[in-house]
Amino acid sequence: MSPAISIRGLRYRWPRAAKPTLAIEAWDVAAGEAVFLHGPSGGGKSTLLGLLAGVLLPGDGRVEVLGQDWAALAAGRRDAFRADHVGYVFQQFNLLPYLSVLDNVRLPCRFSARRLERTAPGDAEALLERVGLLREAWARPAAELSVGQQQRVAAARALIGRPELVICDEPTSALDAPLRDAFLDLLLAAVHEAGATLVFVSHDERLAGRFDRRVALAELNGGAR
Ligand SMILES: Nc1ncnc2c1ncn2[C@@H]1O[C@H](COP(=O)(O)OP(=O)(O)OP(=O)(O)O)[C@@H](O)[C@H]1O
Repeated sequence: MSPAISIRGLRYRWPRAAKPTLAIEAWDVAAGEAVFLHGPSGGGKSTLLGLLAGVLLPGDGRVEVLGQDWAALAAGRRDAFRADHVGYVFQQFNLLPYLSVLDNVRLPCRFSARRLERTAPGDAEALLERVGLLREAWARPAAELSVGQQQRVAAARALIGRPELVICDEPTSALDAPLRDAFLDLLLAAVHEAGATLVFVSHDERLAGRFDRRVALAELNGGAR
């Protein structure tokens, strides 16, 4: 089976940066694999996630997701491919504050016919139950939720319509240990059930044992030092 992620000869340099932030010769992630990615602050983890999600394009080299080279798509097609195939949990969750919890979870289906097709009635509710968000909160605007609750909504939103790739950027950093462990249980089970590939960035190396593979960005990022 072809890998879910394939990187070759990647160079990425932010404007005005003296040297490339990322220089990765080769990295593959198999379909269905759950990868824990860690590294020091400022090392380029979020930059790499931006490249994996096709939000950033490499200066050199190739980043392919599900066999698709992001750079080969025009901007509009890139947005559509991302909406169809990539679920993303941002560091700050990026929920729409005035929309209800349920509408936030359903949001990707508004931007992706594919994710809508892959969603049955009741899926948003089932995901919220799965991530442990109490039913009383479902009709409330996202702005009224606690950080832990927002995180659960963000995870349900990333998973709706079963995207093949799920990317999480430090989603547990604001949580205490019991909530963090419970969240990880739910996320890993849901991703596994959907057969999705997961790239999970965290500083917290205690979580690494829960994943199929642990990767230090510095090991990949040979050319940038
Ligand atoms: N929008 C941007 N414009 C210019 N430089 C940027 C931008 N975003 C990140 N950088 C630079 O890229 C480098 C890597 O940053 P990045 O956010 O990818 O690291 P990180 O490993 O995710 O850090 P953290 O763990 O603190 O979130 C840093 O030197 C940072 O200053």
